[in-house]
Amino acid sequence: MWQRPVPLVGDVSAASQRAADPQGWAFPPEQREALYAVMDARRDVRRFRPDPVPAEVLERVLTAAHRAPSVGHSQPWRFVVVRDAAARERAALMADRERLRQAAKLAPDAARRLLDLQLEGIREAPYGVVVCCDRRTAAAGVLGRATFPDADLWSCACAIQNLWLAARAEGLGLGWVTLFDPAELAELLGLPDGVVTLGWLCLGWPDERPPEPGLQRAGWSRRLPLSEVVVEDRWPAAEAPSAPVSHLRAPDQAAVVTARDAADRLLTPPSSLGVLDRTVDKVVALGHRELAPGTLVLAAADHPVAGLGVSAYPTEVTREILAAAAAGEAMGATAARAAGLALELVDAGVSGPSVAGVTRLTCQDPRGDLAGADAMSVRDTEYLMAAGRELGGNLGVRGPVALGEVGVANTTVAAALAAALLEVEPHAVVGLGAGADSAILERKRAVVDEALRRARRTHGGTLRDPMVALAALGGPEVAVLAGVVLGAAAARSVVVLDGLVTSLAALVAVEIEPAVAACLVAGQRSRERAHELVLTQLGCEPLLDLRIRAGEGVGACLATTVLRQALAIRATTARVNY
Ligand SMILES: Cc1cc2ncn([C@H]3O[C@H](COP(=O)(O)O)[C@@H](O)[C@H]3O)c2cc1C
Ligand SMILES: O=C(O)c1cccnc1
Repeated sequence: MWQRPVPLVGDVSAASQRAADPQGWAFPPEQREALYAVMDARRDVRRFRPDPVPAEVLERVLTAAHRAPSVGHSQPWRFVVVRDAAARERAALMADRERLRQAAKLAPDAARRLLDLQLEGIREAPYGVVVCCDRRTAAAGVLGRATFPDADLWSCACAIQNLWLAARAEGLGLGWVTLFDPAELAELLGLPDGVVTLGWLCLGWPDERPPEPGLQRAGWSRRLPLSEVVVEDRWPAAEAPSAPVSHLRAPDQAAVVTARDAADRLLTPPSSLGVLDRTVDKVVALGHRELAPGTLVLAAADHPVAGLGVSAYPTEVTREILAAAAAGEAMGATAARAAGLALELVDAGVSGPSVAGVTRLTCQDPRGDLAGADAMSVRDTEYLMAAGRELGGNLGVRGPVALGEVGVANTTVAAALAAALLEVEPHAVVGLGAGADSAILERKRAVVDEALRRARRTHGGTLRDPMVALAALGGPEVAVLAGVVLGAAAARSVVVLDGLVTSLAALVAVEIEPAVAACLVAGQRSRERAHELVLTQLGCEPLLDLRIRAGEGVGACLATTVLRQALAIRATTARVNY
C-alpha cells in the first residue's frame, strides 16, 4: 500500500474517514444547541439604550457579517457605519416621512398598525449600519450571477443575517429598517451609482428583550408551522399536469458517493482526469468497473425532407452506406471494429430491397417531409421505439451500447426536433450537415422554420410531449435510437452518444424517463451547430472535441475506447493507504 498524499491546502479528510463517520463534521452538541438557541432568540429590536458599544464588540459582529457566503465569492457587501447624530436624525426623519406616505396607501386598520411601529431605533441606537451592495461588477463576470443576477443582493442579506445572529449572541439588539425611499437613503450616504442599500440596521444595547417576534406580538402575523413551508419534490398544484410516471431509477446516492470515494483513493490529485474522471465516476456508479466488449447500434433511414433540397447528397447514399456497413467497410463499421465493438445494423426505413445482415423495421403509415406533414404517425413512432427498446435491453446486458446513425438529410430533421424540444429559433440549430453550401443552408433554415410553424399549428401545446414532437419532426432512426437508449438504460448499460442525431435521440429518452441521464456518456462534441445545445440540455460534457462530422457512430466508437482505457487506469492505478 502507498501512503495517501495529504494535501497541504484544501480538504485533508480522506474518503474513508468520511464514509466511516458521515457526521464527523458536526460541532459538539452543546455548541450546536447554542447556535439554535441564538437563532431562536433573534429578534428585531426597536428600542435601544444610549450606552456605548465597545469598538471590539462592533468589530466582532462586523467580522461575522463579512464571513457570510457570497455569490462567486464576490463579497459585494459594504457596511456604512453611521455614528454621526445629525446623519441619524436625518435618516429618522426620512423614515418617519416614508411611514406616513406608506400609511396613506393602506386601509385604515393596517395604516394604524403601521403607524404604531416604532422607528425610534434610528435615533436611539448608537450605531446605524447601512448594508450596501456594490453592483458595479457586471453580473456575467461573477460565477453564479449570470443566471441569478440578484444573487449579489442575496449575499448581502446573508451578511445581515450573520451580523444579526452575532449581535444576538453578544447581547446586542438589531433592528432592520427598510421604510426608506432607497434613492433618498443612497443620497444621504453619498453612494455612487451602482451601489444600492438593503436598508438601515439599528445596532446597540437593547432597551427591550422581546421573547417573541414583535409583529406576532402585535397580532400582525404569526410564525407558520414548518409543514406549511416545506413541500416534497415539487410545488403542489391542484391542476398542474402530473409528471409522467417514471419506471427507471438512477443509481442511488450511495453508489454515486462510493464511486467518487474510490477515485479519491488513487495516487493522483483528486479529479486529475477532468471530464474523464467525472465520466468514469458515472460509469462506476452504474456498477461497471470495466467495460465488456459492447455494441455499436447503427440505425439508418431515408427522409422525405431530402426532397426539399436540404442535403448536399442524394437520398440513395443512405442505402449505399448501409450496404457498406453490412460489408464491414463503412466508416462506422471500421470504427466499431477498431474499438472492439460488435455492429448491430437497423434499417428503420431505407428504400429498396432489404440488405443482408440488417434488421429491418417497416412503418405502416405514410411519411411526411416535416414542412408539409408529420414525419411519421404516432403509431409507427411507438412501434419503432418499442423495437429499439427491446434491442437496447438485449444489447445493454452484454456491454456498453454506442449509438450511430446514417440518413441523408437527418441533420435537418435533427434541427427541427431540437428547435421544438429546446424551444429555440431555427438559426440556432441549423448546421452544415454533411457539407451544405450557403444555398442549402438557406433552404434548411426555411424548411425548419416552416416545419416548426406547421407542427405548432397542427399540434399546439402537445408538441412539448416528446413522442408528439418525435413523430411530427423526427425520423425513424431517431425513434429507434431513443428506444435503444431507454432499453439499454433499463439494463443499467452505459450508452455512448455520437453526434447531434444520436444525442437528440437520447434527449427524447430523457424527456420520457429522466433517470436515463445517469447512463449517458457524451462521446464527443461534433461540429454540427445544435449539438452543443443538446449536450448542455443533457447535462453531459463530451469526452472528445475533434470537429468530427462523420456520423455513423464514429465518434462514439472512439470515445468508447477512451472510456475503456480510463476505466482500466482507474482500476489499476495505485491506491493509497488511509
Ligand atoms: C458518404 C456519406 C457518409 C455518411 N455517413 C454519415 N453521414 C452523415 O451525414 C448525413 C447527414 O447530413 P445531411 O443532413 O447534410 O444529409 C447522415 O447520413 C449522417 O450520418 C454521411 C454522409 C455522407 C455523404
Ligand atoms: O452531428 C453529427 O455527428 C453529424 C454532423 C454532420 C453530418 N452527420 C452527422
